[in-house]
Amino acid sequence: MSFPLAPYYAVIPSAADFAAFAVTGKAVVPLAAVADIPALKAFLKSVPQTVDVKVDIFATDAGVDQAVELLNSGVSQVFVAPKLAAQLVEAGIPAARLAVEVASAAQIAEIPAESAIFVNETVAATLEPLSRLVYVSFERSTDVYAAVKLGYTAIVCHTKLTTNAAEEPSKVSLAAVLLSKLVTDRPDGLYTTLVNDVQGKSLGLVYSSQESISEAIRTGTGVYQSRRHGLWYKGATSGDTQKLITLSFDCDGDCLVFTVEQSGVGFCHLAQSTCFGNYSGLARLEKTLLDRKANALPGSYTQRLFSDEVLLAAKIKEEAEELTEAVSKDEVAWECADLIYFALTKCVKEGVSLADVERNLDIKGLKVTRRKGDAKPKFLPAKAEAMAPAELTDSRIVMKRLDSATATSAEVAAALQRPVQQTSDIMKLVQPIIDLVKTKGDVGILELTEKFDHVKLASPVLRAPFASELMELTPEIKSAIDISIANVEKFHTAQLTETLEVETCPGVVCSRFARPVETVGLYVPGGTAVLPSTSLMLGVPAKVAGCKNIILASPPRQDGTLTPEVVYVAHKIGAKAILLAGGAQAVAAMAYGTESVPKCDKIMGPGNQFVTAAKMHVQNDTSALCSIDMPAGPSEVLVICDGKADPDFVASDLLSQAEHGVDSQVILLAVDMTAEQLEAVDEAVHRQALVLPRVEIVRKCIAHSTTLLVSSYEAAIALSNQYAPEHLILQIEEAKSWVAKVNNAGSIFVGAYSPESCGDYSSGTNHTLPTYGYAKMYSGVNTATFQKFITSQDVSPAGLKSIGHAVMTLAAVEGLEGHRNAVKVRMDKLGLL
Ligand SMILES: NC(=O)c1ccc[n+]([C@@H]2O[C@H](COP(=O)([O-])OP(=O)(O)OC[C@H]3O[C@@H](n4cnc5c(N)ncnc54)[C@H](O)[C@@H]3O)[C@@H](O)[C@H]2O)c1
Ligand SMILES: N[C@H](CO)Cc1c[nH]c[nH+]1
Ligand SMILES: [Zn+2]
Repeated sequence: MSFPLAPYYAVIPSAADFAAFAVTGKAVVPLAAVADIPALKAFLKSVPQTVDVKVDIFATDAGVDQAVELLNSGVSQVFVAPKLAAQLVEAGIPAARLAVEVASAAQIAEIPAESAIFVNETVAATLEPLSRLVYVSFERSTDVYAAVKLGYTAIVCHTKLTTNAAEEPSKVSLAAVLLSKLVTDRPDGLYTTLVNDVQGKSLGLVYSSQESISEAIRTGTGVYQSRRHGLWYKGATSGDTQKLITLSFDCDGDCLVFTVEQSGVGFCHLAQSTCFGNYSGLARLEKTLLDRKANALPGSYTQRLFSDEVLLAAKIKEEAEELTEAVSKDEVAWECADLIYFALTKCVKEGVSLADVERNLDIKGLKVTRRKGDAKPKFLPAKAEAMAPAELTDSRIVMKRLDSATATSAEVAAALQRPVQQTSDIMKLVQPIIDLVKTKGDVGILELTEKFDHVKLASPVLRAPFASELMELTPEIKSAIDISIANVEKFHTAQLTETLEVETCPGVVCSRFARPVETVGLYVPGGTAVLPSTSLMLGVPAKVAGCKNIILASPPRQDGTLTPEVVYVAHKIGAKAILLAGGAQAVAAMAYGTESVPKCDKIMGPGNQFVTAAKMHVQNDTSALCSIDMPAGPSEVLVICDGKADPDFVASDLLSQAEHGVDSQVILLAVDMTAEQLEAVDEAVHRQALVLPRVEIVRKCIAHSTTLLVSSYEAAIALSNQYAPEHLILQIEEAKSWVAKVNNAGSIFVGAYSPESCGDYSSGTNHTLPTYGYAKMYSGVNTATFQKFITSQDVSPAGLKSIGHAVMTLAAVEGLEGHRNAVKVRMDKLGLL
């Protein structure tokens, strides 16, 4: 039960006055005491968060809007007249959030039972015992104690209250008010007292007397009654003092509750946080962080987080993203714990306590929603009705829209800007991972897999032949994979080139022929979704090219196994081994080799930013002697459609890439479309998105994606060439005729019946494609990705006669006599000089 008295602040008090009575945990402030609602909100910010503020708007002209605004600003209750109370209840505001001021006992019958009643002491004297909360304001009398004893909550002007009855005997004593509610059946007359911290965790059990309670209230600290040593000022000898926050008691008044802020080691004399053991969970984390903030060694990780804003911000974003992408119960719990660690580090850094956070949660929990259409019109001003469509739009999954005819070029460029990839920050995170794999090999990989994928493996590698039980599939899935492999194989086999032979001049024959890269490492992503299709998109061309050693890498599942589809594809393409690891550690293992992972000459495959950063790193490290296919990051699509396109088809293509990840981007270029046609696409996007299992990912991706209105097909193609999308979909009339104009794109999907999904799986083209605008200079994965080309020349005496003089002349120009001589000795012997 809370303190049975609330101070009434008819004028805004000094901070000291306010702090003195904050132990009641309550405050009533008349709106008239401040200029207006903004001023009141500013005052609320200055109030300790442990104080429950109620606002009296009875004598003002505030109406429904103002009352709702107050209730949504952290105010727990508003004191109102019966008429406004009825309007508020009609508008859907919970009656329990109202204290209704009545002038006579007769009026009470009309007030909802959940609402509190607010009366003056004269009316209170006429009341029957009531089974509801009654506030009694005492203006004249000081007979507060008797009223409190009857079960009323006293509202007393703060100037009439005291925390020190000995010095101010004419005022109402907080200690006496509290004592009037307490009972004890102990022979020594002491009150059993529970000491809690602000999170409600029990620190210990002690005893109080009238004297110790008065002292605690007077000093604002933890003061108790020791049965052996008399008054006990907690911390007087140990230094572990307590700040008294609030006083309350249990349901029948025989247990007093002190809520305190404990400093130092803790409450217990055994040097632990509480008499029931040390803190755990969030409270323990907060204590550790506070300790680190005060004492951590320079250079320690937590200290770095406190001092490096960029690192802390990056970690919070990273963990938040990982939490959004977590799927299993274990993953969600793990990722949420990570996020809370970094979030609380931020709080501690800024001096925000867990209690502050909890108070804010409570404030949010106090938010009310007023009823919309079904409230009586007289209670619903126009402004409230206007809220409805806005709320609807907020929850709608809709792309931003921009008209290129009216937008500035900067606005168009901003719309086409991909979500920023913070490469330098990521590089900083990836470097230690690479170093660990280089120095600790297999052990390093296992450690990192445990850390990032939360799986403890005995060995990081599966070797061929792979056990059949690891690739058990339904006939339907097997057949789907077989069809896809066959088509991808057909298209990539067709890309094999014959040896090229050209006689450039008489007797000089030049040729060029392909040879496979001997050992290739194929990265198959497995973070937010396992993508077995990527294993075939990489594995089949590697097999077609004739690579001798094919190594696949993919993060293991929670049970330590790999998805059977990936193992099946590995088996079909003749992979030598599968590395059960993901992220930068998998790339490092394949680039440098470990005891069980063969060193690869080239690493292919898409992945998240850690994978991409690691690929960029190893290709620049000459000691790795390892190349990569291309930077392939978050998937993206650009769709060009016109008024004839089917809105459902257009929406489905946008969503199929939006579901890949929150960092994916989808762009729609709408050629000369009407507002109705655009709305049909928006409606289809929203409708289709809502039923997708990955709707939350889609929602975030669509939030940074745009529909751009353009006036012509030429303009659309020009913008697309500038954007250089990974996937370009043409849902326009005569789609085929526009392909010739496309200069930059990873892969093109022509016409209404070529959804991007076909290229992702089964048509035969490769789905590992350049993203982020790299389609301007890179090709997608193809057979040549797994080959290098060797040239040769065969020069006969006749050929030497043809080009010998030219070679000698150019060698002389470069001052390279040795070069000139290699031709001269031969021409001499042939008698050609
Ligand atoms: N461009 C293409 O052709 C193409 C094709 C398929 C997929 N993709 C893209 O590939 C990406 C796949 O990403 P993903 O995350 O799902 O899988 P992923 O396999 O690329 O990454 C998962 C791995 O990242 C590592 N990791 C996770 N958090 C980490 C951290 N905090 N620090 C260090 N390492 C960490 C873990 O080891 C984990 O195994 C998506 O963005 C998708 O759009 C692109
Ligand atoms: N669209 C992705 C690459 O751009 C590939 C993929 C795999 N599975 C589904 N889609
Ligand atoms: Zn896809």
